Amino acid sequence: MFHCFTGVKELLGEGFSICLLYGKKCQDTMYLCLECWQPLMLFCFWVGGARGTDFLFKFLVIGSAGTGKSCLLHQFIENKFKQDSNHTIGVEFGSRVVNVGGKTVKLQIWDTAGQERFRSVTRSYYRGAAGALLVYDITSRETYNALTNWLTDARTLASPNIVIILCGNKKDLDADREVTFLEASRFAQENELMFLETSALTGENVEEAFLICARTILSKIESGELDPERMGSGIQYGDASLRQLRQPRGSAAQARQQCNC
Ligand SMILES: Nc1nc2c(ncn2[C@@H]2O[C@H](COP(=O)(O)OP(=O)(O)OP(=O)(O)O)[C@@H](O)[C@H]2O)c(=O)[nH]1
Repeated sequence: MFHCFTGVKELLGEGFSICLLYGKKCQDTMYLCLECWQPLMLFCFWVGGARGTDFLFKFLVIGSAGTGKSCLLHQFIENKFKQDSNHTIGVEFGSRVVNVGGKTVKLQIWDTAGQERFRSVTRSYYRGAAGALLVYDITSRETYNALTNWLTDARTLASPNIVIILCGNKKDLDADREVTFLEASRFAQENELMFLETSALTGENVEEAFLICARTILSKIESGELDPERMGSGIQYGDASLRQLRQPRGSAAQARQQCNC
């Protein structure tokens, strides 16, 4: 579902979506098509360009309600704490271009509602995600106990190869801690997850969580473990890397030799 039609992208520029039923531009901040009022991913295609970047990665932020997912995204995008954060209705969206391993990567991040009543809507956004932040609240054992369910959803609905970083959020509330660092790191190890404790309030480890996840995806692309060309990989080549990749190795040099100019 997650496509970017080059022709359309050129026409509309960055950050638009198109309703496949009505062929109209959608209001991307509402994540609903203004014509048919369907969630974006069901009938509309996001046409967020990856112009000037090497890659575009689709990321999810998942976990129980109140763990701080929206605040983590806000801290990462805006570099400040989101005061008076309300429960997310359905999904929210943010993007940021980062530099990892010498590549320019656009992270397209979907912040999903943690409340049970939105599960069926949020699940439709999992498909084709390359990376995810799986968030629990270190002061709430309940949110930690729910991790297995979130993880199963991510691996079955997004991709078994999805790169996940476990984030124990609200690190600043250490006095109220209900989950130790050690037990969470064991859980992470057993489930092949990376792990960090974060604070959306102070900003500690927030940038790191997103960047580590992106860097791991990039390494897997470079090692051949992840194939960006595979349908639903959650990865798109940006125009900067497309130009290099479409030329087989050495062909640029060959072309220069053959050319008399
Ligand atoms: N002390 C502290 N509070 C936080 C932190 N992150 C979020 N909060 C608070 O936790 C509450 C929930 O934060 P949200 O970001 O809305 O939680 P959410 O996971 O997006 O919740 P849903 O949208 O319902 O899934 C808010 O009152 C935030 O102010 C943090 O790192 N430290």
